[in-house]
Amino acid sequence: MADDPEEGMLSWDESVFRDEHVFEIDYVPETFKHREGQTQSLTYALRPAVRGSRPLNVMVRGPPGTGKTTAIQKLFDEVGAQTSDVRTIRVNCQVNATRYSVFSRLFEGTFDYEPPSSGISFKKLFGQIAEKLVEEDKVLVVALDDINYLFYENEASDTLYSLLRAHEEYPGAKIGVVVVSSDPALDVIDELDSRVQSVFRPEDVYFPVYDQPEIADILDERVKRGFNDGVIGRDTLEYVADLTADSGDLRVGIDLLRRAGLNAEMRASRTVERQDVEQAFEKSKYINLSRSLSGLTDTERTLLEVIAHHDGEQAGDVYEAFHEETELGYTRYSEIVNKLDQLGLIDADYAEVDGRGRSRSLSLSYEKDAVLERLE
Ligand SMILES: Nc1ncnc2c1ncn2[C@@H]1O[C@H](COP(=O)(O)OP(=O)(O)OP(=O)(O)O)[C@@H](O)[C@H]1O
Repeated sequence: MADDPEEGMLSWDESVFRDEHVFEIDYVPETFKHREGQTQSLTYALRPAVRGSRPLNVMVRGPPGTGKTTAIQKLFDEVGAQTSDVRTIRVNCQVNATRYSVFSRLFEGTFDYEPPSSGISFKKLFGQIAEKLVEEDKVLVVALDDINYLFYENEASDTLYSLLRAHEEYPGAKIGVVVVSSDPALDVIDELDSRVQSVFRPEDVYFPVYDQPEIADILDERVKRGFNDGVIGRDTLEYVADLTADSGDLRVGIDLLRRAGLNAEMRASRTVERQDVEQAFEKSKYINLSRSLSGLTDTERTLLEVIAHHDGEQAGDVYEAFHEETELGYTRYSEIVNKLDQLGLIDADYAEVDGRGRSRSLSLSYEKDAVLERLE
């Protein structure tokens, strides 16, 4: 069959993938390498909860895509397997960015149904969660994942304050908090009100970026589970790891593998080659941008679009264009500028302006077309 031109070609009902699901964002990996120290620290902090006492609070920090969420998911699964006396709830603060919304999520995690949509007061919401906890004599462990989003909305101190002082209002309520921040520029403790600082002394667990060999090792495992044998060679995998190591975000590597696989299939090839990876990288490198954009409100998206069309201009001039579209005032505008800056979507740098003193100029952190394309 050596001279069969069809040999090596993928037919329409074949796939390079053994299990495409392992490249999806909600996939929890079976093995979790290179995070032994962090996993141990987290386990140690939660151990008292398994014995029925209040656990140690923890602050988890590290750049995006370094395994923080996965570590917590795995830990919560393990706690769940050991005892039913601990209730673990992970709140995604990118989605639940206010105290009320965080507690709605806690209500849902407690009762298995959503709180009434007609709206009940925060006090009632909180009361029902805490009373149920005391009644069942359970320990509650709350993970506030991506807590940086609560800071951007100025809701972090109130939320933590309520959780940390719950036992004063509801004697017997045992709550531990794991806060997770993926914003390296945010000093969590420093940014909290002093009333919270005085009761929040968490254990610190840091997740550094993975280096190239670690990335290659972790991705190799995904490749084995996700692709059929021999689909991707070692050199190509090393290349994926090189590209991933530039940002250090493992999500880029996982997305690259999936897209490169799809590119290979598009060529009807049985193997993933360097060209498939190169082509995939044009999209995968923006995965963090897409994630940040998905959490923005309509108004925030509008401002980003306005900035894209006025890239590099002074804040005052950008405001005029923004105001024309939304009729919103300067205070709200400034708040959104700060949030976009904190999210790393724009750079808002102070610069001397002739005769006008210091003013901020606003510019996009990503290429204009990449941003506009994803805002559509
Ligand atoms: N050690 C590891 N082994 C296997 N997969 C991993 C490992 N670390 C991270 N991942 C994978 O990388 C992706 C990103 O991980 P995760 O969501 O845990 O990162 P994160 O630090 O919480 O990111 P962010 O701060 O952006 O929320 C996930 O798909 C996860 O399965």
